[in-house]
Amino acid sequence: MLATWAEKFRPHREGVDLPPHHEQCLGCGPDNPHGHHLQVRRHGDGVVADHTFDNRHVGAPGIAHGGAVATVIDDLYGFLLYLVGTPAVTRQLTVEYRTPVMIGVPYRLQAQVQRHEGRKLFLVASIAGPDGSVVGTSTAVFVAVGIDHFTRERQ
Ligand SMILES: CCCCCCCCCCCCCC(=O)SCCNC(=O)CCNC(=O)[C@H](O)C(C)(C)COP(=O)(O)OP(=O)(O)OC[C@H]1O[C@@H](n2cnc3c(N)ncnc32)[C@H](O)[C@@H]1OP(=O)(O)O
Repeated sequence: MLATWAEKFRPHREGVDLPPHHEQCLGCGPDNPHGHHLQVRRHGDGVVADHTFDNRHVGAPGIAHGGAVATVIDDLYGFLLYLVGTPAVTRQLTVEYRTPVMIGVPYRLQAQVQRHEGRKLFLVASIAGPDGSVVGTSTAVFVAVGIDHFTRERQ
């Protein structure tokens, strides 16, 4: 798995689907039956995904659960790491829900790196509806880690 993960950091072409973090990833893993199956491509210096929430992710009737929206945005940020070239993990995630994200409506999500500061990556994202109106925005701080972060034993 570690070898596979390292291969994901090769240069990626514009517009081509980026590889999932791993097969069971809640955000993008194709084999996770509860997952969002997010498909993400590079777009310039950032990443973009077209995504439709379904009834597995409902909060209030007809509206996507805010936690589901945050999950997808967090996972989208995880694809920027392929472009940056380092593994990193979420230290802080904020989401501003401007208007409800509806079930069954196709949204476009975009994310990019705002700046680096030592091990810290300051990231921004937005989610827009079919008419282009922004329904949510997000910021995050990811902290670069060694690959041992994922293999170390913890209690
Ligand atoms: C096998 C391989 C598989 C791989 C699969 C990968 C899948 C990935 C998929 C992605 C899926 C989606 C993603 C996910 O789901 S990632 C999963 C969710 N996230 C986590 O589990 C992370 C848990 N946290 C940690 O492990 C540690 O806290 C980390 C490692 C992050 C840092 O602990 P560490 O002890 O190392 O460092 P530090 O505490 O000294 O802090 C470091 C620096 O950061 C600064 N700082 C802290 N907070 C803030 C803040 N709010 N604003 C601004 N700055 C802040 C702090 O001042 C310091 O700065 P400086 O003093 O150095 O200048």
